[in-house]
Amino acid sequence: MDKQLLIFDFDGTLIDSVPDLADATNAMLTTLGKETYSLNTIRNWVGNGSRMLVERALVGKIEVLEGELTIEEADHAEQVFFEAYNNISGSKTVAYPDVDSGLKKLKAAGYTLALVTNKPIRFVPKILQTFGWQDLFSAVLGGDSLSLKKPDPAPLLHVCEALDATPDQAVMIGDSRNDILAGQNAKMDTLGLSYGYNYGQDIRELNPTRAFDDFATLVEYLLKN
Ligand SMILES: O=C(O)COP(=O)(O)O
Ligand SMILES: [Mg+2]
Repeated sequence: MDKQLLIFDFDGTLIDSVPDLADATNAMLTTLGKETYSLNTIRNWVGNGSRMLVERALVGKIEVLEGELTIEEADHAEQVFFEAYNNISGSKTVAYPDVDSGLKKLKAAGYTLALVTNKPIRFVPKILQTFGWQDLFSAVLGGDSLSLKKPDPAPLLHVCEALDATPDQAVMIGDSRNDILAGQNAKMDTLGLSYGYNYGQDIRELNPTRAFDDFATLVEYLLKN
């Protein structure tokens, strides 16, 4: 592909982190004396960062209405979640097939790689280390690195500027509407992956520039075009 900068999403794109996120969510709910949920339910709550995941879990649904939770209640639950997720140590988090070799091939082909996730930045370095990816990405931003997160284009534009690329020279690659919308808002091409977490919706409905059903096909496309 005639681009120089590949901006990757993390959860649902490179790694399947939902088993650990679900365990941490349920540990938090148990600590707070609330009912727990299945992994399939929790999967549909991931995508807008941990604060949103925690709030959705507290009300037991994707839409959190104004006034349903107090800030104190949500702040406390978020702290309990952070502690639980930190303790879980990423033991159930795996890389999707062909991601490790694919990232290395793309880097070797001369692409600059960046990571923009909505996950709080404090959890990112350890996971990168687990997979030996700590030197792959030229820039890494978490959901709380800036005041705005995906679907806002701010983190994508920030990375472009930091790495001396125009949005036209960059492409956003992700599994969720937040990635595709952030890319479209930044006036970038977008590549969607269908296997991650997108609130149960087909990523193709967001009209990415192209969509792929597995990482190996995405890599092949990027190396050929
Ligand atoms: O933590 C989340 O909610 C999603 O993270 P992601 O942006 O890497 O998919
Ligand atoms: Mg994602």
